[in-house]
Amino acid sequence: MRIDVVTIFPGYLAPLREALLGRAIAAGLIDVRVHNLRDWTRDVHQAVDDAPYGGGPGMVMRPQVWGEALDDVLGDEPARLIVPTPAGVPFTQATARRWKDEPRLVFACGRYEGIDQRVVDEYASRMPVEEVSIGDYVLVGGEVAVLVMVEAVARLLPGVLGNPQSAEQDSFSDGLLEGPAYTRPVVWRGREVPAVLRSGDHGAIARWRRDRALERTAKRRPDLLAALPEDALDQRDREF
Ligand SMILES: CN1CCC[C@H](Cn2ccc3ccc(-c4n[nH]c(N)c4C#N)cc32)C1
Repeated sequence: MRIDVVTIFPGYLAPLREALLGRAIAAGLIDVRVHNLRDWTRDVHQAVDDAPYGGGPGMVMRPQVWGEALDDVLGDEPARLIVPTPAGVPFTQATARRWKDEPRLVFACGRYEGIDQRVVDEYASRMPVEEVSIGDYVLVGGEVAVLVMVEAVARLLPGVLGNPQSAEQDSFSDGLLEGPAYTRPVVWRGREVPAVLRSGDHGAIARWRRDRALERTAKRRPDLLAALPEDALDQRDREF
């Protein structure tokens, strides 16, 4: 997969080159290119924003510079354009799973009050464009959202995670939150690891883990339980 990110703060994307993702990039599993939007400005001040039509607080990012940048970055290679925005469709694990099969993702990171809407409209007329949000809170720009989304997608790519089973057993992969995890020592500050996890009874362990996931999901995210398909829970599951 090729990933392009257009931003006025390229340094914000430096974490992509660290640790697991950095190793995947170095191994050629992912091709990540970060572009400075200001490289496409033509004025001495490298202006990328202007006052909003209709008034209101803040500034809006100008369409001209975004058009020249995206025309160049996109070239002729098919891609999906992703525009982070608090007004976007929620980004979920299902989104990450859908995007992992894309040959190329191009992320447009807005700042200020966002990007002139005509940029999205222009590119949506010729390619897949998605305006997405990573959560119901307001950030200062799109870069952090891109870090989140790129990590969520990249970890699903073959060879990126050391243990591919980890992605298959993700939180949300069965629609439930993950339950608690434990490791050595068996007792820590007087708190003991649940005996079932040390029993060697894999059936009992699987049941215990599902029960804890159901319990946690019912308590913290009842909306996820309600969204499960009818046949996803058996009678016993419904006791939580
Ligand atoms: C007060 N204004 C309101 C409009 C947005 C302004 C800041 N901003 C500019 C570009 C931009 C891109 C994404 C996000 C963002 N915020 N929260 C999320 N879940 C996001 C996502 N994905 C925020 C952004 C601040």
